[in-house]
Amino acid sequence: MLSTDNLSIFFGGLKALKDLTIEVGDGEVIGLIGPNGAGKTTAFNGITGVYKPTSGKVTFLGQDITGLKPHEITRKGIARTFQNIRLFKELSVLENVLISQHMLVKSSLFGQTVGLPRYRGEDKAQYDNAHALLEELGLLQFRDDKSSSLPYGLQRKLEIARALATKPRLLLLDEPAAGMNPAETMAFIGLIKQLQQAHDISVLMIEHHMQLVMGICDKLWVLVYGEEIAQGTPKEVQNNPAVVEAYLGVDDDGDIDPELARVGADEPAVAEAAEHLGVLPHTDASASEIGGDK
Ligand SMILES: Nc1ncnc2c1ncn2[C@@H]1O[C@H](COP(=O)(O)OP(=O)(O)OP(=O)(O)O)[C@@H](O)[C@H]1O
Repeated sequence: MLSTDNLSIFFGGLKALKDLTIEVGDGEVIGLIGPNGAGKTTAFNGITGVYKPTSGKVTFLGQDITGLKPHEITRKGIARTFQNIRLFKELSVLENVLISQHMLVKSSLFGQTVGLPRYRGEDKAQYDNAHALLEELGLLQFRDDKSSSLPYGLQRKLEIARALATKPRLLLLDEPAAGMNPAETMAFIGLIKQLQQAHDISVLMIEHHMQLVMGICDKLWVLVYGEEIAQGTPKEVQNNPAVVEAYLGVDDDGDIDPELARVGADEPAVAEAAEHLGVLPHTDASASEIGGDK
């Protein structure tokens, strides 16, 4: 469905993303992981047209979409959420979803202005669809509330509802579970799986919650300093020494703690990195015990 071919994005001398080659298949949930500053959001920005790639190619449903503008890419069927929630804060929950859908309306401006039957029909369909999405995400009871009044976790769900409102084939989620506790994270895994099946979409997600990516992703790509260091199933990645090494000194939010990073590959640090990945290093039994199985 989506592939990037040696996608690179440089900011002056900073090589934020180097030769990223990934693939997202039909119906797959793929994770992009790595410490902060690894280039994950830059990859999303390259795929969705926010940044023009320095080199490389992005192909979606067989079409070269490299360098297209963000709204053109949305129309092709790629929707995304942002790390820093971007809702219309002053508008209601329902209005936020309606605005996203609006770009799909095919009526002319003239038709909308004078209320021709075709537009009125689309209007009703949009309203019904927005309702259905809010219901699916457990937000219907908040439909008339100002979006900024929702708790953080619900604002994240509203962002997903907005993305789904554009009827995507591929959904890009940038740290969707940020700030969630383990119980919320588990519930969120169920929600993503449900949405993936109900909407027949593929998902590419950036996430620091290892419990989440290990529990839901078919495949992971691991980036460090803009470069891929590993790829494979969650189990393969968990047991990859280069990945465990890369996670030395990385805390639960993906930040590098210089104190931890400084100690290098001694035993406590390896254990800590392994715990972060949800696995005890180099013991085959541990991966499945601690959530390595999907
Ligand atoms: N617009 C920009 N201009 C200059 N440098 C940038 C820009 N956007 C990102 N960078 C730099 O590119 C590198 C990769 O950043 P990016 O945000 O993609 O990392 P990330 O893996 O998404 O990290 P995080 O988990 O913190 O979001 C960082 O060094 C960042 O400072």
